[in-house]
Amino acid sequence: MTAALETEIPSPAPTKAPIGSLRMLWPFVRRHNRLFVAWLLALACSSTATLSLPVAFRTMIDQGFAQGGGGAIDRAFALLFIVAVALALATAARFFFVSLLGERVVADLRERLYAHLIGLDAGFHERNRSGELVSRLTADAELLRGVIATSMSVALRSTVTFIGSIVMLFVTSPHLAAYALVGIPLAVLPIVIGGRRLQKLSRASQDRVADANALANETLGAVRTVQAHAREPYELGRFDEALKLAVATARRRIQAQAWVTAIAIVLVFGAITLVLWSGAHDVVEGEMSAGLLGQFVLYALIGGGSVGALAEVWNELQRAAGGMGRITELLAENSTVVAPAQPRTLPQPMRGELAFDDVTFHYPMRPDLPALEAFNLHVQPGETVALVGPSGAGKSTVFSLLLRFHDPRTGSLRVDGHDIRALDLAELRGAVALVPQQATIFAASARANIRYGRLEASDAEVDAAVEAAHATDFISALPEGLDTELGERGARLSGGQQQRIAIARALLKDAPILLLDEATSALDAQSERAVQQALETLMEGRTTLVIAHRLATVLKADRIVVMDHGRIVAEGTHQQLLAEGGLYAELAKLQFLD
Ligand SMILES: Nc1ncnc2c1ncn2[C@@H]1O[C@H](COP(=O)(O)OP(=O)(O)OP(=O)(O)O)[C@@H](O)[C@H]1O
Repeated sequence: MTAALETEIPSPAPTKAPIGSLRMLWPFVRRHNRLFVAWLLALACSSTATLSLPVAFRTMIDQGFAQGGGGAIDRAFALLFIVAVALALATAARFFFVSLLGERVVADLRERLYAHLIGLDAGFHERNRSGELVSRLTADAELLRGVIATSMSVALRSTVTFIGSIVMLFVTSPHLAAYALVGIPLAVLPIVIGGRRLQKLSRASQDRVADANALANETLGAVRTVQAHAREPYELGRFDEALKLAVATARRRIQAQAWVTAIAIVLVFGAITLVLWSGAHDVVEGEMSAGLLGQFVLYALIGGGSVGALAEVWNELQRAAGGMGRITELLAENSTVVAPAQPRTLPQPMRGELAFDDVTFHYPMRPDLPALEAFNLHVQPGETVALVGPSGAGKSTVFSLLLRFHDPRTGSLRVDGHDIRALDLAELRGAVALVPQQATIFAASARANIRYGRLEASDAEVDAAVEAAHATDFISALPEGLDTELGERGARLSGGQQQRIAIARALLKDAPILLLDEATSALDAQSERAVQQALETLMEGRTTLVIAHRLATVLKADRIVVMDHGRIVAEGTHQQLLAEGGLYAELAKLQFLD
Protein backbone atom coordinates (compact mmCIF):
# COMPACT_ATOMS: atom_id res chain seq x y z
CA MET A 1 0.00 0.00 0.00
CA THR A 2 2.68 2.43 1.03
CA ALA A 3 4.81 1.46 -1.95
CA ALA A 4 1.90 2.10 -4.29
CA LEU A 5 1.39 5.46 -2.63
CA GLU A 6 4.98 6.44 -3.10
CA THR A 7 5.00 5.68 -6.81
CA GLU A 8 1.70 7.44 -7.28
CA ILE A 9 2.68 10.74 -5.75
CA PRO A 10 6.13 11.97 -6.64
CA SER A 11 7.28 13.99 -3.70
CA PRO A 12 10.37 16.14 -4.13
CA ALA A 13 13.32 15.56 -1.79
CA PRO A 14 11.80 13.63 1.13
CA THR A 15 11.95 15.14 4.60
CA LYS A 16 13.21 12.69 7.15
CA ALA A 17 11.73 12.35 10.61
CA PRO A 18 8.35 13.96 9.93
CA ILE A 19 7.54 15.53 13.27
CA GLY A 20 11.25 16.01 13.88
CA SER A 21 11.42 18.75 11.29
CA LEU A 22 9.26 20.88 13.57
CA ARG A 23 12.30 21.03 15.82
CA MET A 24 13.64 23.61 13.37
CA LEU A 25 11.05 25.96 14.85
CA TRP A 26 12.71 25.91 18.25
CA PRO A 27 15.35 28.61 17.55
CA PHE A 28 12.52 30.89 16.42
CA VAL A 29 10.44 30.13 19.51
CA ARG A 30 13.41 30.60 21.83
CA ARG A 31 13.85 34.15 20.63
CA HIS A 32 10.54 34.97 22.35
CA ASN A 33 11.35 33.14 25.57
CA ARG A 34 9.31 35.45 27.82
CA LEU A 35 6.15 34.70 25.87
CA PHE A 36 7.07 31.04 25.84
CA VAL A 37 7.50 30.87 29.62
CA ALA A 38 4.29 32.86 30.17
CA TRP A 39 2.50 30.34 28.00
CA LEU A 40 3.91 27.40 29.96
CA LEU A 41 2.82 28.99 33.26
CA ALA A 42 -0.69 29.62 31.96
CA LEU A 43 -0.75 26.07 30.67
CA ALA A 44 0.22 24.70 34.09
CA CYS A 45 -2.57 26.73 35.73
CA SER A 46 -5.25 25.72 33.24
CA SER A 47 -4.28 22.05 33.40
CA THR A 48 -4.36 22.09 37.19
CA ALA A 49 -7.81 23.69 37.07
CA THR A 50 -9.04 21.13 34.54
CA LEU A 51 -7.77 18.27 36.68
CA SER A 52 -9.35 19.76 39.82
CA LEU A 53 -12.82 19.93 38.27
CA PRO A 54 -13.70 16.25 38.81
CA VAL A 55 -12.67 16.49 42.48
CA ALA A 56 -14.90 19.53 42.91
CA PHE A 57 -17.62 17.61 41.12
CA ARG A 58 -17.30 14.65 43.51
CA THR A 59 -17.41 16.95 46.54
CA MET A 60 -20.56 18.47 45.11
CA ILE A 61 -22.28 15.08 44.68
CA ASP A 62 -21.06 13.28 47.80
CA GLN A 63 -21.16 16.19 50.25
CA GLY A 64 -23.57 18.58 48.60
CA PHE A 65 -26.31 16.14 47.60
CA ALA A 66 -25.78 13.09 49.76
CA GLN A 67 -25.26 14.83 53.10
CA GLY A 68 -27.86 17.36 52.22
CA GLY A 69 -26.78 20.28 54.53
CA GLY A 70 -27.45 23.78 53.13
CA GLY A 71 -23.98 25.04 54.10
CA ALA A 72 -22.32 22.02 52.50
CA ILE A 73 -24.20 22.63 49.26
CA ASP A 74 -23.12 26.28 49.21
CA ARG A 75 -19.49 25.40 49.87
CA ALA A 76 -19.45 22.59 47.30
CA PHE A 77 -20.97 24.77 44.57
CA ALA A 78 -18.74 27.72 45.48
CA LEU A 79 -15.70 25.44 45.11
CA LEU A 80 -16.91 24.25 41.72
CA PHE A 81 -17.45 27.83 40.58
CA ILE A 82 -14.03 28.99 41.79
CA VAL A 83 -12.33 26.17 39.92
CA ALA A 84 -14.31 27.08 36.79
CA VAL A 85 -13.30 30.75 37.05
CA ALA A 86 -9.64 29.78 37.53
CA LEU A 87 -9.92 27.55 34.48
CA ALA A 88 -11.45 30.37 32.45
CA LEU A 89 -8.75 32.89 33.37
CA ALA A 90 -5.88 30.46 32.83
CA THR A 91 -7.33 29.38 29.48
CA ALA A 92 -7.66 32.98 28.31
CA ALA A 93 -4.06 33.71 29.32
CA ARG A 94 -2.81 30.56 27.64
CA PHE A 95 -4.67 31.40 24.44
CA PHE A 96 -3.31 34.94 24.44
CA PHE A 97 0.33 33.99 24.99
CA VAL A 98 0.43 31.11 22.58
CA SER A 99 -1.40 32.95 19.79
CA LEU A 100 0.93 35.90 20.07
CA LEU A 101 3.88 33.54 20.12
CA GLY A 102 2.60 31.94 16.90
CA GLU A 103 2.28 35.30 15.16
CA ARG A 104 5.76 36.43 16.22
CA VAL A 105 7.49 33.18 15.35
CA VAL A 106 5.90 33.00 11.92
CA ALA A 107 6.71 36.63 11.19
CA ASP A 108 10.36 35.88 12.07
CA LEU A 109 10.34 32.74 9.98
CA ARG A 110 8.87 34.57 7.01
CA GLU A 111 11.38 37.35 7.32
CA ARG A 112 14.24 34.88 7.48
CA LEU A 113 12.92 32.93 4.48
CA TYR A 114 12.31 36.08 2.44
CA ALA A 115 15.77 37.42 3.23
CA HIS A 116 17.22 34.08 2.21
CA LEU A 117 15.23 33.77 -1.01
CA ILE A 118 15.88 37.31 -2.16
CA GLY A 119 19.61 36.74 -1.81
CA LEU A 120 19.79 33.41 -3.63
CA ASP A 121 21.56 33.35 -6.98
CA ALA A 122 19.95 33.57 -10.41
CA GLY A 123 20.45 29.84 -10.99
CA PHE A 124 18.17 29.05 -8.06
CA HIS A 125 15.49 31.44 -9.28
CA GLU A 126 15.65 29.94 -12.76
CA ARG A 127 15.05 26.48 -11.27
CA ASN A 128 12.18 27.55 -9.02
CA ARG A 129 8.95 29.18 -10.02
CA SER A 130 8.27 32.34 -8.09
CA GLY A 131 4.66 31.23 -7.48
CA GLU A 132 5.93 28.19 -5.64
CA LEU A 133 8.29 30.28 -3.52
CA VAL A 134 5.44 32.65 -2.67
CA SER A 135 3.41 29.65 -1.60
CA ARG A 136 6.22 28.61 0.79
CA LEU A 137 6.18 32.11 2.22
CA THR A 138 2.40 32.21 2.60
CA ALA A 139 0.71 28.80 2.75
CA ASP A 140 3.46 26.89 4.55
CA ALA A 141 4.16 29.74 6.93
CA GLU A 142 0.43 29.97 7.64
CA LEU A 143 0.36 26.27 8.39
CA LEU A 144 3.12 26.76 10.93
CA ARG A 145 1.31 29.65 12.54
CA GLY A 146 -1.61 27.28 13.07
CA VAL A 147 0.75 24.72 14.53
CA ILE A 148 2.22 26.98 17.12
CA ALA A 149 -0.95 28.83 17.99
CA THR A 150 -3.21 25.78 18.04
CA SER A 151 -1.79 22.34 17.42
CA MET A 152 1.34 22.59 19.53
CA SER A 153 -0.63 24.20 22.31
CA VAL A 154 -3.35 21.55 22.15
CA ALA A 155 -0.74 18.79 21.93
CA LEU A 156 1.09 19.93 25.04
CA ARG A 157 -2.09 20.64 26.97
CA SER A 158 -3.58 17.28 25.98
CA THR A 159 -0.40 15.46 26.95
CA VAL A 160 -0.40 17.14 30.36
CA THR A 161 -4.09 16.48 30.99
CA PHE A 162 -3.75 12.94 29.67
CA ILE A 163 -0.95 12.09 32.09
CA GLY A 164 -2.72 13.94 34.88
CA SER A 165 -5.99 12.14 34.29
CA ILE A 166 -4.28 8.72 34.18
CA VAL A 167 -2.69 9.44 37.56
CA MET A 168 -6.00 10.64 38.97
CA LEU A 169 -7.83 7.60 37.56
CA PHE A 170 -5.51 5.38 39.61
CA VAL A 171 -5.96 7.57 42.65
CA THR A 172 -9.75 7.36 42.22
CA SER A 173 -10.07 3.65 41.54
CA PRO A 174 -7.02 1.50 40.78
CA HIS A 175 -8.90 -1.49 39.45
CA LEU A 176 -11.17 0.50 37.10
CA ALA A 177 -8.11 2.46 35.96
CA ALA A 178 -6.38 -0.77 35.04
CA TYR A 179 -9.22 -1.57 32.66
CA ALA A 180 -8.97 1.88 31.07
CA LEU A 181 -5.27 1.47 30.53
CA VAL A 182 -5.80 -1.49 28.26
CA GLY A 183 -8.09 0.46 25.96
CA ILE A 184 -6.17 3.71 25.61
CA PRO A 185 -2.86 2.34 24.20
CA LEU A 186 -4.95 0.41 21.69
CA ALA A 187 -6.22 3.76 20.50
CA VAL A 188 -2.77 5.28 20.10
CA LEU A 189 -1.46 2.58 17.79
CA PRO A 190 -3.63 3.32 14.73
CA ILE A 191 -2.94 7.02 15.19
CA VAL A 192 0.79 6.50 14.89
CA ILE A 193 0.46 4.19 11.91
CA GLY A 194 -2.09 6.46 10.18
CA GLY A 195 0.03 9.52 10.89
CA ARG A 196 2.95 8.26 8.85
CA ARG A 197 0.81 7.78 5.81
CA LEU A 198 -0.84 11.10 6.37
CA GLN A 199 2.45 12.95 6.31
CA LYS A 200 3.23 11.77 2.79
CA LEU A 201 -0.27 12.53 1.59
CA SER A 202 -0.16 15.96 3.13
CA ARG A 203 3.04 16.88 1.41
CA ALA A 204 1.74 15.74 -1.94
CA SER A 205 -1.44 17.67 -1.36
CA GLN A 206 0.40 20.89 -0.59
CA ASP A 207 2.61 20.43 -3.64
CA ARG A 208 -0.46 20.20 -5.86
CA VAL A 209 -1.92 23.38 -4.34
CA ALA A 210 1.40 25.11 -4.97
CA ASP A 211 1.27 23.95 -8.60
CA ALA A 212 -2.17 25.48 -9.08
CA ASN A 213 -1.06 28.71 -7.40
CA ALA A 214 2.05 28.95 -9.53
CA LEU A 215 -0.06 28.54 -12.65
CA ALA A 216 -2.45 31.31 -11.62
CA ASN A 217 0.45 33.52 -10.66
CA GLU A 218 2.08 33.10 -14.04
CA THR A 219 -1.02 33.69 -16.15
CA LEU A 220 -2.33 36.60 -14.10
CA GLY A 221 1.12 38.13 -14.38
CA ALA A 222 0.91 37.84 -18.17
CA VAL A 223 -2.79 38.47 -18.50
CA ARG A 224 -2.38 40.60 -21.61
CA THR A 225 -0.60 37.85 -23.49
CA VAL A 226 -3.30 35.40 -22.44
CA GLN A 227 -6.07 37.74 -23.58
CA ALA A 228 -4.31 38.74 -26.78
CA HIS A 229 -4.22 35.07 -27.76
CA ALA A 230 -7.82 34.59 -26.54
CA ARG A 231 -6.46 31.78 -24.39
CA GLU A 232 -8.75 32.35 -21.40
CA PRO A 233 -10.65 29.06 -21.94
CA TYR A 234 -7.35 27.22 -22.42
CA GLU A 235 -5.83 28.71 -19.25
CA LEU A 236 -9.04 28.08 -17.34
CA GLY A 237 -8.86 24.46 -18.46
CA ARG A 238 -5.27 24.14 -17.26
CA PHE A 239 -6.12 25.78 -13.94
CA ASP A 240 -9.15 23.51 -13.54
CA GLU A 241 -6.99 20.47 -14.15
CA ALA A 242 -4.50 21.64 -11.55
CA LEU A 243 -7.29 22.33 -9.05
CA LYS A 244 -8.89 18.96 -9.67
CA LEU A 245 -5.59 17.25 -9.04
CA ALA A 246 -5.14 19.29 -5.86
CA VAL A 247 -8.61 18.37 -4.61
CA ALA A 248 -8.13 14.69 -5.50
CA THR A 249 -4.87 14.62 -3.58
CA ALA A 250 -6.42 16.48 -0.66
CA ARG A 251 -9.33 14.05 -0.68
CA ARG A 252 -7.00 11.15 0.00
CA ARG A 253 -5.45 13.05 2.89
CA ILE A 254 -8.83 13.99 4.35
CA GLN A 255 -10.07 10.44 4.00
CA ALA A 256 -7.07 9.05 5.82
CA GLN A 257 -7.44 11.68 8.54
CA ALA A 258 -11.15 10.88 8.93
CA TRP A 259 -10.42 7.18 9.40
CA VAL A 260 -7.70 7.79 11.94
CA THR A 261 -10.01 10.01 13.98
CA ALA A 262 -12.96 7.62 13.80
CA ILE A 263 -10.93 4.61 14.86
CA ALA A 264 -9.35 6.50 17.73
CA ILE A 265 -12.69 7.70 19.07
CA VAL A 266 -14.33 4.25 18.82
CA LEU A 267 -11.50 2.65 20.72
CA VAL A 268 -11.31 5.30 23.43
CA PHE A 269 -15.01 5.56 24.09
CA GLY A 270 -15.44 1.80 23.76
CA ALA A 271 -13.01 1.37 26.61
CA ILE A 272 -14.73 4.07 28.66
CA THR A 273 -18.16 2.47 28.22
CA LEU A 274 -16.79 -0.86 29.34
CA VAL A 275 -15.22 0.65 32.43
CA LEU A 276 -18.39 2.58 33.30
CA TRP A 277 -20.46 -0.52 33.03
CA SER A 278 -18.19 -2.25 35.52
CA GLY A 279 -18.18 0.87 37.77
CA ALA A 280 -22.00 0.98 37.80
CA HIS A 281 -21.98 -2.54 39.23
CA ASP A 282 -19.49 -1.41 41.95
CA VAL A 283 -21.78 1.48 43.00
CA VAL A 284 -24.84 -0.76 43.13
CA GLU A 285 -22.88 -3.24 45.27
CA GLY A 286 -21.78 -0.37 47.55
CA GLU A 287 -18.03 -0.70 46.75
CA MET A 288 -17.71 2.98 45.73
CA SER A 289 -19.71 6.20 46.17
CA ALA A 290 -21.69 7.77 43.32
CA GLY A 291 -19.51 10.89 43.59
CA LEU A 292 -16.37 8.80 43.19
CA LEU A 293 -17.75 7.10 40.10
CA GLY A 294 -18.68 10.57 38.77
CA GLN A 295 -15.12 11.72 39.43
CA PHE A 296 -13.77 8.65 37.67
CA VAL A 297 -16.02 9.20 34.68
CA LEU A 298 -14.92 12.83 34.38
CA TYR A 299 -11.24 11.83 34.52
CA ALA A 300 -11.87 9.15 31.93
CA LEU A 301 -13.64 11.69 29.72
CA ILE A 302 -10.82 14.20 30.13
CA GLY A 303 -8.24 11.50 29.40
CA GLY A 304 -10.18 10.17 26.43
CA GLY A 305 -10.79 13.68 25.12
CA SER A 306 -7.07 14.39 25.36
CA VAL A 307 -6.27 11.33 23.29
CA GLY A 308 -8.85 12.37 20.71
CA ALA A 309 -7.41 15.88 20.61
CA LEU A 310 -3.92 14.44 20.32
CA ALA A 311 -5.05 12.28 17.40
CA GLU A 312 -6.37 15.31 15.60
CA VAL A 313 -3.43 17.59 16.24
CA TRP A 314 -0.99 14.80 15.59
CA ASN A 315 -2.27 14.88 12.04
CA GLU A 316 -2.08 18.66 11.97
CA LEU A 317 1.46 18.45 13.25
CA GLN A 318 2.33 16.02 10.48
CA ARG A 319 0.88 18.41 7.93
CA ALA A 320 2.87 21.29 9.33
CA ALA A 321 5.97 19.13 9.47
CA GLY A 322 5.62 18.76 5.70
CA GLY A 323 5.52 22.55 5.40
CA MET A 324 8.45 23.03 7.74
CA GLY A 325 10.37 20.38 5.81
CA ARG A 326 10.02 22.37 2.62
CA ILE A 327 10.91 25.64 4.32
CA THR A 328 13.97 23.99 5.85
CA GLU A 329 14.99 22.74 2.41
CA LEU A 330 14.76 26.28 1.06
CA LEU A 331 16.70 27.68 4.00
CA ALA A 332 19.38 25.08 3.35
CA GLU A 333 19.80 26.21 -0.27
CA ASN A 334 23.11 27.92 -0.64
CA SER A 335 23.86 30.59 -3.13
CA THR A 336 26.55 29.49 -5.55
CA VAL A 337 27.44 33.12 -6.05
CA VAL A 338 29.02 34.31 -2.82
CA ALA A 339 31.40 37.09 -1.92
CA PRO A 340 34.58 36.22 -0.01
CA ALA A 341 34.64 36.82 3.76
CA GLN A 342 37.12 39.61 3.27
CA PRO A 343 36.28 41.23 -0.04
CA ARG A 344 38.58 43.59 -1.89
CA THR A 345 37.33 47.12 -2.33
CA LEU A 346 37.19 48.99 -5.60
CA PRO A 347 39.34 52.11 -5.96
CA GLN A 348 37.46 55.38 -5.43
CA PRO A 349 36.79 57.08 -7.76
CA MET A 350 36.49 54.15 -10.11
CA ARG A 351 37.93 54.22 -13.58
CA GLY A 352 35.35 51.87 -15.03
CA GLU A 353 37.61 49.47 -16.88
CA LEU A 354 36.13 46.10 -17.81
CA ALA A 355 37.81 42.89 -18.87
CA PHE A 356 36.47 39.46 -19.83
CA ASP A 357 39.38 37.02 -19.98
CA ASP A 358 38.74 33.81 -21.84
CA VAL A 359 35.30 33.39 -20.31
CA THR A 360 33.30 30.23 -20.94
CA PHE A 361 29.88 29.91 -19.38
CA HIS A 362 27.01 27.43 -19.49
CA TYR A 363 23.63 28.18 -17.88
CA PRO A 364 22.96 25.70 -15.07
CA MET A 365 19.79 24.59 -16.84
CA ARG A 366 21.65 24.12 -20.16
CA PRO A 367 24.93 22.44 -19.22
CA ASP A 368 25.42 21.11 -22.75
CA LEU A 369 25.29 24.44 -24.57
CA PRO A 370 27.87 27.14 -23.93
CA ALA A 371 26.19 30.57 -23.74
CA LEU A 372 29.64 32.19 -23.91
CA GLU A 373 32.78 30.50 -25.18
CA ALA A 374 36.36 31.74 -25.07
CA PHE A 375 34.97 35.25 -24.73
CA ASN A 376 37.61 37.99 -24.53
CA LEU A 377 36.68 41.62 -24.27
CA HIS A 378 38.49 44.62 -22.82
CA VAL A 379 36.65 47.89 -22.43
CA GLN A 380 38.56 51.07 -21.62
CA PRO A 381 37.26 53.57 -19.06
CA GLY A 382 34.64 55.77 -20.72
CA GLU A 383 34.48 53.65 -23.86
CA THR A 384 31.14 52.73 -25.44
CA VAL A 385 31.00 49.25 -26.89
CA ALA A 386 27.98 48.08 -28.85
CA LEU A 387 27.17 44.37 -28.76
CA VAL A 388 25.33 43.13 -31.81
CA GLY A 389 24.42 39.66 -32.94
CA PRO A 390 21.50 37.42 -33.73
CA SER A 391 19.06 36.35 -31.05
CA GLY A 392 20.61 33.85 -28.67
CA ALA A 393 24.15 35.01 -29.46
CA GLY A 394 24.88 35.58 -25.77
CA LYS A 395 24.59 39.37 -25.50
CA SER A 396 22.39 39.38 -22.39
CA THR A 397 24.61 36.72 -20.88
CA VAL A 398 27.52 39.18 -20.99
CA PHE A 399 25.45 41.47 -18.76
CA SER A 400 24.41 38.67 -16.40
CA LEU A 401 28.00 37.65 -15.82
CA LEU A 402 29.14 41.19 -15.24
CA LEU A 403 26.43 41.65 -12.61
CA ARG A 404 27.56 38.30 -11.21
CA PHE A 405 24.15 36.68 -11.46
CA HIS A 406 26.21 33.66 -12.49
CA ASP A 407 29.90 32.80 -12.34
CA PRO A 408 31.74 31.66 -15.46
CA ARG A 409 32.83 28.04 -15.70
CA THR A 410 36.33 29.08 -16.76
CA GLY A 411 38.06 32.42 -17.23
CA SER A 412 37.49 35.57 -15.21
CA LEU A 413 35.91 39.01 -15.27
CA ARG A 414 37.71 42.04 -13.93
CA VAL A 415 36.52 45.51 -13.00
CA ASP A 416 39.29 48.06 -12.63
CA GLY A 417 41.72 45.16 -12.48
CA HIS A 418 39.93 43.27 -9.67
CA ASP A 419 38.47 39.83 -10.27
CA ILE A 420 34.78 40.38 -9.55
CA ARG A 421 34.68 37.20 -7.45
CA ALA A 422 36.96 38.96 -4.95
CA LEU A 423 34.55 41.89 -4.55
CA ASP A 424 31.62 42.41 -2.26
CA LEU A 425 28.47 41.71 -4.31
CA ALA A 426 26.70 44.89 -3.27
CA GLU A 427 29.78 46.97 -4.10
CA LEU A 428 30.14 45.37 -7.54
CA ARG A 429 26.45 45.81 -8.35
CA GLY A 430 26.53 49.32 -6.95
CA ALA A 431 29.18 50.18 -9.53
CA VAL A 432 26.98 49.02 -12.41
CA ALA A 433 23.72 50.55 -13.60
CA LEU A 434 21.50 48.38 -15.75
CA VAL A 435 18.84 49.72 -18.06
CA PRO A 436 16.97 46.64 -19.25
CA GLN A 437 14.96 46.32 -22.41
CA GLN A 438 11.78 46.00 -20.41
CA ALA A 439 11.97 48.33 -17.43
CA THR A 440 10.70 46.94 -14.15
CA ILE A 441 8.19 49.34 -12.68
CA PHE A 442 7.00 48.60 -9.16
CA ALA A 443 3.49 49.31 -7.94
CA ALA A 444 4.54 52.55 -6.24
CA SER A 445 4.77 56.25 -7.08
CA ALA A 446 6.95 57.52 -9.93
CA ARG A 447 9.20 59.10 -7.31
CA ALA A 448 9.67 55.82 -5.41
CA ASN A 449 10.35 54.01 -8.67
CA ILE A 450 13.08 56.44 -9.65
CA ARG A 451 14.52 56.54 -6.17
CA TYR A 452 15.00 52.79 -6.38
CA GLY A 453 18.29 53.74 -8.06
CA ARG A 454 19.54 55.42 -4.89
CA LEU A 455 17.22 55.25 -1.90
CA GLU A 456 18.82 58.14 -0.05
CA ALA A 457 18.60 60.60 -2.98
CA SER A 458 17.00 63.94 -2.14
CA ASP A 459 13.90 65.27 -3.89
CA ALA A 460 16.06 67.76 -5.75
CA GLU A 461 18.26 64.95 -7.03
CA VAL A 462 15.19 63.01 -8.18
CA ASP A 463 13.97 66.14 -10.00
CA ALA A 464 17.36 66.53 -11.69
CA ALA A 465 17.32 62.88 -12.80
CA VAL A 466 13.81 63.30 -14.21
CA GLU A 467 14.96 66.37 -16.10
CA ALA A 468 18.05 64.65 -17.49
CA ALA A 469 15.98 61.63 -18.50
CA HIS A 470 13.69 63.90 -20.56
CA ALA A 471 10.79 62.69 -18.45
CA THR A 472 9.64 66.04 -17.06
CA ASP A 473 6.90 66.54 -19.63
CA PHE A 474 5.06 63.30 -19.20
CA ILE A 475 5.57 63.11 -15.45
CA SER A 476 4.20 66.59 -14.86
CA ALA A 477 1.20 65.64 -16.99
CA LEU A 478 0.39 62.75 -14.60
CA PRO A 479 -2.46 63.57 -12.20
CA GLU A 480 -0.18 63.90 -9.17
CA GLY A 481 3.13 64.40 -10.91
CA LEU A 482 5.99 62.47 -9.35
CA ASP A 483 3.69 61.19 -6.60
CA THR A 484 1.34 59.42 -9.01
CA GLU A 485 1.01 55.73 -8.35
CA LEU A 486 2.19 53.90 -11.45
CA GLY A 487 0.18 50.69 -10.98
CA GLU A 488 1.50 47.20 -11.07
CA ARG A 489 4.31 46.78 -13.61
CA GLY A 490 3.76 50.34 -14.73
CA ALA A 491 0.49 49.51 -16.44
CA ARG A 492 -0.35 53.20 -16.69
CA LEU A 493 2.74 54.18 -18.69
CA SER A 494 3.70 53.74 -22.34
CA GLY A 495 6.79 51.75 -23.29
CA GLY A 496 8.84 54.88 -23.95
CA GLN A 497 7.76 56.42 -20.64
CA GLN A 498 8.70 53.27 -18.75
CA GLN A 499 12.11 53.38 -20.35
CA ARG A 500 12.64 56.97 -19.29
CA ILE A 501 11.74 56.03 -15.71
CA ALA A 502 14.40 53.33 -15.92
CA ILE A 503 16.88 55.83 -17.33
CA ALA A 504 16.12 58.33 -14.56
CA ARG A 505 16.67 55.52 -12.06
CA ALA A 506 20.05 54.72 -13.60
CA LEU A 507 20.98 58.43 -13.67
CA LEU A 508 20.22 58.68 -10.00
CA LYS A 509 22.33 55.63 -9.28
CA ASP A 510 25.20 57.41 -11.00
CA ALA A 511 27.33 54.29 -11.44
CA PRO A 512 30.56 54.43 -13.47
CA ILE A 513 29.60 51.39 -15.56
CA LEU A 514 26.44 51.31 -17.62
CA LEU A 515 24.78 48.25 -19.11
CA LEU A 516 22.15 49.19 -21.60
CA ASP A 517 19.81 46.79 -23.32
CA GLU A 518 18.18 48.82 -26.02
CA ALA A 519 14.48 48.28 -26.43
CA THR A 520 13.57 46.49 -29.63
CA SER A 521 9.97 47.64 -29.63
CA ALA A 522 9.45 50.59 -31.90
CA LEU A 523 8.55 53.87 -30.22
CA ASP A 524 6.89 56.78 -31.93
CA ALA A 525 9.34 59.29 -33.31
CA GLN A 526 8.88 61.82 -30.51
CA SER A 527 9.22 59.27 -27.74
CA GLU A 528 12.19 57.72 -29.52
CA ARG A 529 13.98 61.07 -29.65
CA ALA A 530 13.34 61.74 -25.99
CA VAL A 531 14.62 58.30 -25.02
CA GLN A 532 17.66 58.67 -27.24
CA GLN A 533 18.54 62.05 -25.75
CA ALA A 534 18.06 60.68 -22.25
CA LEU A 535 20.39 57.80 -23.03
CA GLU A 536 23.04 60.14 -24.38
CA THR A 537 22.98 62.09 -21.15
CA LEU A 538 23.20 58.86 -19.21
CA MET A 539 26.15 57.49 -21.22
CA GLU A 540 28.24 60.63 -20.82
CA GLY A 541 31.47 59.86 -19.00
CA ARG A 542 30.55 56.25 -18.26
CA THR A 543 31.94 52.98 -19.53
CA THR A 544 29.02 51.64 -21.51
CA LEU A 545 28.15 48.22 -22.86
CA VAL A 546 25.08 48.47 -25.02
CA ILE A 547 23.10 45.71 -26.69
CA ALA A 548 22.35 47.70 -29.80
CA HIS A 549 19.30 47.49 -31.97
CA ARG A 550 19.45 50.94 -33.56
CA LEU A 551 21.67 52.41 -36.23
CA ALA A 552 22.13 55.61 -34.22
CA THR A 553 23.60 53.61 -31.37
CA VAL A 554 26.08 51.60 -33.40
CA LEU A 555 27.16 54.74 -35.24
CA LYS A 556 27.94 56.48 -31.96
CA ALA A 557 29.70 53.53 -30.34
CA ASP A 558 33.49 53.65 -30.14
CA ARG A 559 33.58 50.00 -31.09
CA ILE A 560 31.14 47.36 -32.27
CA VAL A 561 31.51 43.77 -31.14
CA VAL A 562 29.69 41.20 -33.25
CA MET A 563 28.67 38.04 -31.41
CA ASP A 564 27.39 34.69 -32.61
CA HIS A 565 26.94 31.44 -30.67
CA GLY A 566 28.60 32.89 -27.59
CA ARG A 567 31.75 33.97 -29.40
CA ILE A 568 33.05 37.25 -30.76
CA VAL A 569 33.15 36.91 -34.53
CA ALA A 570 34.16 40.44 -35.53
CA GLU A 571 35.08 43.83 -34.04
CA GLY A 572 35.43 47.31 -35.44
CA THR A 573 33.52 50.43 -36.44
CA HIS A 574 30.34 50.42 -38.47
CA GLN A 575 32.19 51.30 -41.67
CA GLN A 576 34.95 48.76 -41.12
CA LEU A 577 32.51 45.99 -40.38
CA LEU A 578 30.30 46.84 -43.33
CA ALA A 579 33.32 46.77 -45.58
CA GLU A 580 34.29 43.36 -44.16
CA GLY A 581 30.91 41.93 -45.13
CA GLY A 582 29.94 38.79 -43.20
CA LEU A 583 27.47 38.56 -40.29
CA TYR A 584 27.53 42.26 -39.41
CA ALA A 585 26.74 43.38 -42.95
CA GLU A 586 23.85 40.95 -42.99
CA LEU A 587 22.53 42.05 -39.61
CA ALA A 588 22.96 45.71 -40.51
CA LYS A 589 20.97 45.20 -43.66
CA LEU A 590 18.13 43.53 -41.75
CA GLN A 591 18.19 45.49 -38.53
CA PHE A 592 19.64 48.95 -39.01
CA LEU A 593 19.43 49.91 -42.61
CA ASP A 594 15.95 48.99 -43.76
N1 LIG B 1 18.37 31.39 -17.93
C1 LIG B 1 18.79 30.63 -18.92
N2 LIG B 1 18.86 29.30 -18.79
C2 LIG B 1 19.29 28.53 -19.78
N3 LIG B 1 19.69 28.99 -20.96
C3 LIG B 1 19.64 30.30 -21.18
C4 LIG B 1 19.19 31.19 -20.17
N4 LIG B 1 19.25 32.46 -20.65
C5 LIG B 1 19.72 32.34 -21.90
N5 LIG B 1 19.96 31.06 -22.23
C6 LIG B 1 20.54 30.55 -23.50
O1 LIG B 1 21.83 31.09 -23.64
C7 LIG B 1 22.08 31.52 -24.96
C8 LIG B 1 22.45 33.00 -24.97
O2 LIG B 1 21.31 33.74 -24.53
P1 LIG B 1 21.29 35.33 -24.40
O3 LIG B 1 20.04 35.68 -23.72
O4 LIG B 1 22.56 35.80 -23.82
O5 LIG B 1 21.22 35.76 -25.93
P2 LIG B 1 21.00 37.22 -26.54
O6 LIG B 1 22.08 37.41 -27.54
O7 LIG B 1 20.89 38.21 -25.47
O8 LIG B 1 19.62 37.03 -27.28
P3 LIG B 1 18.42 38.10 -27.50
O9 LIG B 1 18.96 39.14 -28.44
O10 LIG B 1 17.35 37.28 -28.14
O11 LIG B 1 18.05 38.62 -26.17
C9 LIG B 1 20.82 31.20 -25.75
O12 LIG B 1 21.06 29.98 -26.43
C10 LIG B 1 19.76 31.03 -24.71
O13 LIG B 1 18.82 30.08 -25.12
